[in-house]
Amino acid sequence: MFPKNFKFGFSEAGFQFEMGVSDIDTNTDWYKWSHDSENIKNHIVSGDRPEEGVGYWDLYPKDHDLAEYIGMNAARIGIEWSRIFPVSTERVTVEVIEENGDILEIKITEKTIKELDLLSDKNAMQHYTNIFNDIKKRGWFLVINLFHWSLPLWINDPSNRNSEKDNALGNCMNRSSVIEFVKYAAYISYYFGSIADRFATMNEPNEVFKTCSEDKRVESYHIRMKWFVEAHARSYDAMKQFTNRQIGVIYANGDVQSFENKDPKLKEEVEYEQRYSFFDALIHGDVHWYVGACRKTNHVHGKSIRPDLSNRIDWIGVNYYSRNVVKRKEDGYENVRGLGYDTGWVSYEKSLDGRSVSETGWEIYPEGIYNIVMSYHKRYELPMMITENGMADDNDRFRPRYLVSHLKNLERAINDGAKVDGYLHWALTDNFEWGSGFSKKFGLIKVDYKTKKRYLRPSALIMKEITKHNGIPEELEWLGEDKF
Ligand SMILES: C[C@H]1O[C@@H](Oc2ccc([N+](=O)[O-])cc2)[C@H](O)[C@@H](O)[C@H]1O
Repeated sequence: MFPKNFKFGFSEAGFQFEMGVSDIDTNTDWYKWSHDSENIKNHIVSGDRPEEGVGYWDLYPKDHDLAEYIGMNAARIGIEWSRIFPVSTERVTVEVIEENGDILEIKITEKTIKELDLLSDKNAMQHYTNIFNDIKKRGWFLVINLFHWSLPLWINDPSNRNSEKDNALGNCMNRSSVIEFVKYAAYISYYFGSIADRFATMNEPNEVFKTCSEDKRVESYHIRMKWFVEAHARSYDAMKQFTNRQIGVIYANGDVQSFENKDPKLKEEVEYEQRYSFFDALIHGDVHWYVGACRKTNHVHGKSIRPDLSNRIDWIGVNYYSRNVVKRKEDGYENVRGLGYDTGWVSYEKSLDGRSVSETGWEIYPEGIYNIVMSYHKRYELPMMITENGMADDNDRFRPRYLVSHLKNLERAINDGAKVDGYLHWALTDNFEWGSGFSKKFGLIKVDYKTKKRYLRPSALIMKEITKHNGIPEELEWLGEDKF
């Protein structure tokens, strides 16, 4: 059984779900990126058109009805920055306090909000209000997320990018986008500060700064990470002026393991790089990673050197899909091909370890959700929510077992002390899976993209049983017992 008041729900991102019926938003880098003929020719994107998507913008009442039928009572909704501010906010001036290239403070006042008001799209604000009201009228828990990869074109125009060097996500932060992001975050918290139950400033910044480094050197990784750390910390401060809700970050996680568990030191190093470096900065002000990166210091690991960053996380959103198995190479480390996230995108073939693999080529590894949640708990003891977990599986061949086995492992972590108060599945319906377009089907609910009709997959009914029992009913336990 899960604790009383445990929340079951779904996660959603604006760009992946909203378009499909009306109100096409052509104003993002991802819209342009996904239509770019060179990208399509070079198979960087699928050629599928997000404007032919599932149409949550119009069909949200229907989707909420279906989620309610499944027994869900929580939702994480991503707001599209480009819809709120289709034009640049740069003309709204704010005071920025800086030292040695670090942004220590961005002053947002009521006057700033008034000036932003003149630039925001009131129809979009009203439309998001309608979506949130529909969620709240059902008595659900609402998590609002501000950044899920897509950016307004006035912040990032992909035509200015060198796609040979940088062919995945184009949305890196820099000094000026940090400042604009903080204005947007403050504005959202001003208007939605009491309707939301919890805020996240960003989804998986680590997937962004991982892919957008100009080179793969650790210095470059850290310099990119610094902008996201500052974007969050400065937004946190600005938002707290207008809301008393918890503010956190949603992070991408792999359960890090060294190949055949032979190199525990490497596991520790990679966990630090991939997970703790970001959170240590925002929880303890520990920017140990600056050494050799942005500047040289004689910093001692564990000692706060940036108090302006510490205590800026109230909760952690955990996205979990698979593991990362690593081994050393001459200059650093690499993923072991055939395991975890790196099986080579072979749908339904077995991983090197004999485990099943999803349609995105991600090995199914349910123990990982336990390991990740416990690792966060032991290091930070903060509240957590599972903000993404699920698999691409059009025929629902493995999803019922995936659901039960991951939830069993989550239940075990909660029994061992982890403070996780909700599970938000990715995804309620099929959607636009970035470069892969519509080909990867993550939905508990299948969508016919032509008619926009929704069809329950069997795993939606498994989920209904689980929510009804607030845990895995005895009759379904067997689904979690197999090794995948
Ligand atoms: C399916 C969802 O995936 C999320 O993104 C990722 C990307 C990469 C990894 N990984 O560790 O390799 C995990 C999750 C994303 O947040 C969401 O939008 C979906 O696309």
